[in-house]
Amino acid sequence: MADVITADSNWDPALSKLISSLQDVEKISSGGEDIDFLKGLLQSKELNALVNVHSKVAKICKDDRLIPTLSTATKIHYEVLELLSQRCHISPLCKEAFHLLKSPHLHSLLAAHDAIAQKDFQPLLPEIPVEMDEDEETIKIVTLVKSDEPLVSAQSMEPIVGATIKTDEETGKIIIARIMHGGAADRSGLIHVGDEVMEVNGVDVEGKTPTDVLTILQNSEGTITFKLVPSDGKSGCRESKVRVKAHFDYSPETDPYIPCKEAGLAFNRGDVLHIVSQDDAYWWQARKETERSARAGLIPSRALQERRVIHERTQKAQGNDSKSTCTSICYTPPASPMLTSNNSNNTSNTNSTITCRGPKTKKIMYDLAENNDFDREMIATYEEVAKLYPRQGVYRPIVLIGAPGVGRNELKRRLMARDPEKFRNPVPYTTRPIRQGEVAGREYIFVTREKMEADIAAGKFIEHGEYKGHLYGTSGESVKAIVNTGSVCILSPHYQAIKALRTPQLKPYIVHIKPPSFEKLKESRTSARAKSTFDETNSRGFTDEEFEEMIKSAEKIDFLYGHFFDDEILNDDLAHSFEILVSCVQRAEEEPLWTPASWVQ
Ligand SMILES: Nc1ncnc2c1ncn2[C@@H]1O[C@H](COP(=O)(O)OP(=O)(O)OP(=O)(O)O)[C@@H](O)[C@H]1O
Repeated sequence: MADVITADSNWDPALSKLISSLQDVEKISSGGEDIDFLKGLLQSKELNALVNVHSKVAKICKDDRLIPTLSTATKIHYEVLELLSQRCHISPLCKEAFHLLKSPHLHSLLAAHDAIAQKDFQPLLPEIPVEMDEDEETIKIVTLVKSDEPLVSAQSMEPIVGATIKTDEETGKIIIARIMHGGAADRSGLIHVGDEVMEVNGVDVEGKTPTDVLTILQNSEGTITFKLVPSDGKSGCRESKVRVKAHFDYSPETDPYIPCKEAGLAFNRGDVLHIVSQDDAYWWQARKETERSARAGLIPSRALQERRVIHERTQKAQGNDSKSTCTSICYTPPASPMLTSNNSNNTSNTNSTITCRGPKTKKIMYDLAENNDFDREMIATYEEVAKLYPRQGVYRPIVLIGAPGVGRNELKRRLMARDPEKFRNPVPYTTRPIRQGEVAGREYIFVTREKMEADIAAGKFIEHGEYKGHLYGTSGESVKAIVNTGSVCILSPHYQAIKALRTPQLKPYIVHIKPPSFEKLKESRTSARAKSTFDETNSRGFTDEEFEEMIKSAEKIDFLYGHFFDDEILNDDLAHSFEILVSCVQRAEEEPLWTPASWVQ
């Protein structure tokens, strides 16, 4: 048989050699079951095919030409695009190169290149079926290299091998409780949740506690060998592709509930997290999107975070203001919607009338009902996100949100003045009669009260209000109409309009215009002789109380809606704020950005 094999040029030479040696062994020993088994295995076509594949891969890997020179092609792509965008008007070649490089196909190709270069792939191979004697207990011997990460506390072996252990309540045995994605245990692929630990570095752990095991681990050097009994239903835990945007700050250091602080992942509101495992109902495993090669850490699941916030609010409502553990909420909403949500007659929040003062176009009293859906959103946890790629000629509406008087309309006016063809404001609707000199569809779209009321009831308006007996409002259709003509729709609605605007149809890019400190606010507005929008006649400057009100409003907006903002601009120096706004608009036009997953088809 060996001769037949070696004559076959496809047969791996190393395998042929092994078979020959086996035949030599057979000559001097009496053979037996083991030798027959080995012979069968080494002569199987499947093993030969596998060894061939391995040799080819190993050979290719040695080829220097195939090693990626960089793994950040997408970043460089953006930098080149940015450089080219500033030169498009100078050279037609630059313009052509810019449009070629802007193609989403090229971007996807480079993103795929980077993923491969960063080895961001985990092939999921099906379990190899193993025929096993049911009565026979299989034991795994797994050797891991001990990590050099310093131990922060003596509570867990997680930093040493990337896994946590616990005592099984029923059997009293030490079992693997959790495997951290990207840690040594995970990378080995040989240790699974539920595996029973029999020995660590040759020491029998029966009857020992997790702390005893930890001591053994701490005292060992170099490598650590586990003797394990595999769990029955090995968790073939698949890495999920889910990305979420965190809507709150989290620090495992200050979280008393986390099972292992060292295994936790700290993050800030707005961070995009890759959820790699949701196997545990309370503790998910995640990695920051910006730190793709780091090991995963524990974060509270959505359910756990919601419970925690409800618990904290209940404590507060009962006057037992326990120290906040991990959220950094500084603004206290008037009432907890979660605690009052069963009370459907609770009208205290509804029909709040926001009076807008100032010049003609602003004389609208928005009569927005605080939406129940938003009440649910008040417990801000995670929002599933996906990257939205820019489409040539289809621009996302730019929405400027901010405290009354902060400067949203001023920035909007400047943008429209800079390129009136490109930036357009939707024409509002009204039920008031048309005046002399006005053209229907230019100043306003004039409709009957019945029609407008029906459309408001049907949710067609982003915002609406009543002033001197007439209805005014902006419809979602008008925004879409501008987007469809290839212009950039620019809006500066009341902040409560965010809910109506943030839809998969409109896909707005929301910028929070924030006031600077009181001193800077007063100084900049006074030196520019800014006119107060709190004054009906718009004929005086802002008062100190109005500046204070502006700052308070901004804090409230940030607390309620901060997680929905794509950008924020501190409106101190007007010229500088305008420059930042222009770069925000450019970003929304050109970069793939994280948006709610439902916006990406
Ligand atoms: N950074 C700034 N420095 C100086 N003055 C400013 C600045 N930003 C805005 N202003 C001035 O402040 C006044 C109010 O601005 P604007 O009308 O844009 O406010 P607004 O946010 O639209 O307010 P409202 O929502 O009440 O209509 C205007 O006179 C504007 O020119």
